[in-house]
Amino acid sequence: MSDKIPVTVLTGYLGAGKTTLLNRILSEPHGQRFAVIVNEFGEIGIDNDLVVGADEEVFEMNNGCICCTVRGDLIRVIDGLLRRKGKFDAILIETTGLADPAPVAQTFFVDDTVQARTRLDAVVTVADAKWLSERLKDAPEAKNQIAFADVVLLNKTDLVTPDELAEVEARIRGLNPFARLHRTQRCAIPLNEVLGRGAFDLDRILTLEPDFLEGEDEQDHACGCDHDHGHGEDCGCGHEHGHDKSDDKDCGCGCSERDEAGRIVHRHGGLKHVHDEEIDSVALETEAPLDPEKFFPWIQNMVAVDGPSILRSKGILSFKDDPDRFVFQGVHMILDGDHQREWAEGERRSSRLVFIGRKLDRAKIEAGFSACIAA
Ligand SMILES: Nc1nc2c(ncn2[C@@H]2O[C@H](COP(=O)(O)OP(=O)(O)OP(=O)(O)O)[C@@H](O)[C@H]2O)c(=O)[nH]1
Repeated sequence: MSDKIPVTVLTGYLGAGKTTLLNRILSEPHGQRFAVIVNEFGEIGIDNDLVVGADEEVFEMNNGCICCTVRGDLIRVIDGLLRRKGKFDAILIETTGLADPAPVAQTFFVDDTVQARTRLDAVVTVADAKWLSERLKDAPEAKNQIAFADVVLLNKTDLVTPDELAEVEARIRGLNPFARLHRTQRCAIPLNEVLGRGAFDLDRILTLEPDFLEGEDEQDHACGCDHDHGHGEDCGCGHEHGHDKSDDKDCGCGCSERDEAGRIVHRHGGLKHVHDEEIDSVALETEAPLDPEKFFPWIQNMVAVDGPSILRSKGILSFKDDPDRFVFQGVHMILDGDHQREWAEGERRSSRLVFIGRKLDRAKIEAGFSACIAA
């Protein structure tokens, strides 16, 4: 048991502060070497570029939710890591904000190789004090992330009043009375509260998910194919892979049952979970430098008007006559941004921006972004 590699799963809804926590962990003088796996929603990876730490290797898994379609990829990435034993002491996995942690955790119990060599130390959920109560009303993932947590960081306490904080804390306690709960700003927390906890409690999870230890029935896919569906793989089974919902609301894992709200019910290895299939992403990229005088008014106006439906926006921007990369962050209508570092010699200078939300008007967003290109 003791020589198994500990794995910490960082989860939490879109924009709650997972990357902030990950960077805090990597920046502390902990003397440990981590392998970091980042899974993102949206077809271009941004988080990979926002993770600090020169010593860590970051494995990026884009466009597909780690809890279903790219779970096979997760096993492959971990398998690959295990073959290079000695290079790291622990694994950190940052899931997308839309992931259900149950199937991710299940990976560490039902895959033989992974189970023999790793141990799930804890599921750490970052909760956004400002937006969690809203999301608990309309996002099943947000609820599951809280219910499944061993440790909860109730983050962004600076954005709410003491009464609001007490209320959201009570909601969390109602969903999960067992997790250790910490109130944080910018995920400031001693590392020993999130790492090396040995907190994952299989018995508790089995009361929540009685079928947790059932393996994936690979023949269970509606299309009848018998393999994991990685993004972009054309297996010839005739349906969409990954969460590209351009012409199909099906996430591609083959599950087709729907709940009363019309959401697809996923059944993987005995686990049942739903995703909000209405959530989509729009990714933008250009090598032409942007004009900050155009970009900031455009984005501010857009989130002011469409903020409720834009759950998350983020990007790395190249402004005209600016030697620095600019990191832009948005959660609903709350925007944040800063210069990150100079563009390196020979580095491809491009602006990449992603919007995640409901009913996004792709054409309008693309046109607005194009109009921000500097003359
Ligand atoms: N006001 C405030 N902002 C915070 C706090 N913690 C994080 N943020 C900001 O919230 C935004 C989102 O933080 P991230 O750490 O990128 O969130 P995330 O959960 O990784 O986001 P996704 O991966 O897109 O789901 C960033 O602009 C952070 O700077 C906090 O305690 N207070």
